[in-house]
Amino acid sequence: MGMGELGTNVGSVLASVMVVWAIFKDHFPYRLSGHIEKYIQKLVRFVYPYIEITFHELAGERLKRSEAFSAIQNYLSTKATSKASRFKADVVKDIKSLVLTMDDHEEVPDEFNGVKVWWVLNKHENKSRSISYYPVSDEKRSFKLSFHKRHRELITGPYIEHVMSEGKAVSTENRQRKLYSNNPSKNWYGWKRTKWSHVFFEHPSTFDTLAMETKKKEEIKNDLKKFRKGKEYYTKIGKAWKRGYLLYGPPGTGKSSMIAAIANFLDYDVYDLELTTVMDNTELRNLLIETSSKSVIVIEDIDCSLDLTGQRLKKKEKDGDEEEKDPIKKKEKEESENKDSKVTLSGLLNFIDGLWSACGGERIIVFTTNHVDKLDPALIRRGRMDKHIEMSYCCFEAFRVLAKNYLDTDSHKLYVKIESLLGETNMTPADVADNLMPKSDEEGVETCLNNLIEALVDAKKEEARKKAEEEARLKAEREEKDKEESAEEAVKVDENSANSVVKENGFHK
Ligand SMILES: Nc1ncnc2c1ncn2[C@@H]1O[C@H](COP(=O)(O)OP(=O)(O)OP(=O)(O)O)[C@@H](O)[C@H]1O
Ligand SMILES: [Mg+2]
Repeated sequence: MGMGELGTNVGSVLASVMVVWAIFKDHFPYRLSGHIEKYIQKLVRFVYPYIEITFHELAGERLKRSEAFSAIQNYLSTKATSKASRFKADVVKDIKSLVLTMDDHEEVPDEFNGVKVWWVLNKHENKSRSISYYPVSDEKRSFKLSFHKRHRELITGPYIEHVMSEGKAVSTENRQRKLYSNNPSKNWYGWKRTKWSHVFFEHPSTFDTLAMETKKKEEIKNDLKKFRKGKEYYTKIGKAWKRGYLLYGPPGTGKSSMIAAIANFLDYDVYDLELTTVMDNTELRNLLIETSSKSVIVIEDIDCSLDLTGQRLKKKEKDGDEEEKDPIKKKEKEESENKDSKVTLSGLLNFIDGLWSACGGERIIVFTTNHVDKLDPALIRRGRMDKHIEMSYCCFEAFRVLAKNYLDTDSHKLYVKIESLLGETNMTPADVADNLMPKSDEEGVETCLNNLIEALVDAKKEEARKKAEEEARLKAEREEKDKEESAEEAVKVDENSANSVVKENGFHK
């Protein structure tokens, strides 16, 4: 007999006893009835010595899915397979693995240090339909855990801890990683509320496919490994468990590829935060609070997405006057201003410093930019962005990685020439990769390498031409300036001599 049946039988007997007692209670003298009540309660505890704990699926003010519920569900999915008889199947990770979860009201027994416990998944209709901004299903689900009261301490302490940690481990194993982005969505009642939407994250970039110096790659990988294992360390030093990376370099040098490689290496989710669509600091905070731990939070092109320089303010001041007079233009202007993001640098800095992100931890924050020199020093000082990584033009070592990926070759007689050309020319890994790619099925390794050499030679010529052009322009500017200066000089000389004539004249008068 399972706990469920036992519970139901004993429960109905006890319910009858209580009903009978309630009817006859008033016929007993007060003191006697007090005694009898005490004995009945003792009897209840004796006949039904079980404790029940309920874990609801939705918890908290916002009725967010409770982490405990998910962990229990995952934990039981491993137990249910062997012990329960009715399952529900969920397919995760491209049908390769099947996760079985217990069916509603199915009872799953479990054992811990020789102590038996019973789990049941209960479902109730949600009768009180409250109005909420958050989607609430009409069903409330909860797990009920029953065990003998003798084992209260063992079960409420070590056993629950065991269930939570096992459950979380299962979920990371089975989890299909996600790429979240904050798309502004207008819902039916016209309120704009950005929230995260996600697709499955399946970017193929890894540290193996990433073209950069091996030494630099290893350094980053070691840094990430240290971070992943750093829970105790971060607790010890009293800092939120997070790490900031600043990736900078020209377009096409692999900043986005590096982010994907980091996420793949750590097996984390990615949150791609588009700051320009975030209305204000409050919304930023809400978005960030909703990110889960074990994630990479990415803000690309930070210099473009945040008004760090005050440029926008100046622009508004400049074209303000004429628009003020025209009511239609004024309204349009107000509307566009409302659309502007009001996220401030200090709002972002607060977040980075962990005021709002202290919940949970284990987050990597990555900023990317093409112009590191344009960033506010407050944003990139050490401690905020722990590691600055420069992604630069393709070096020979990086080329070798690309050649291995694209052409499956480790060496070739043309490598020597390519090495010297790469030393003299700046070409991004994106361009090198593009030139290496066979244009048709007939193109073999040698043709592809020759294509690259041709492109490098062209790039070198182009660079030389631009350099000559720039030099000529500077020379012309210098000459122009010299001319102006000597003209000014001539005017001054004229004026001086004129003055002295006046003085002389005056003196003579
Ligand atoms: N270091 C690299 N290693 C491997 N592939 C690279 C590298 N850099 C660029 N690529 C290739 O070039 C393409 C563009 O690179 P990516 O998007 O990572 O550049 P980015 O630095 O993020 O550029 P942007 O500044 O324009 O966002 C990638 O799809 C990738 O195939
Ligand atoms: Mg990019």
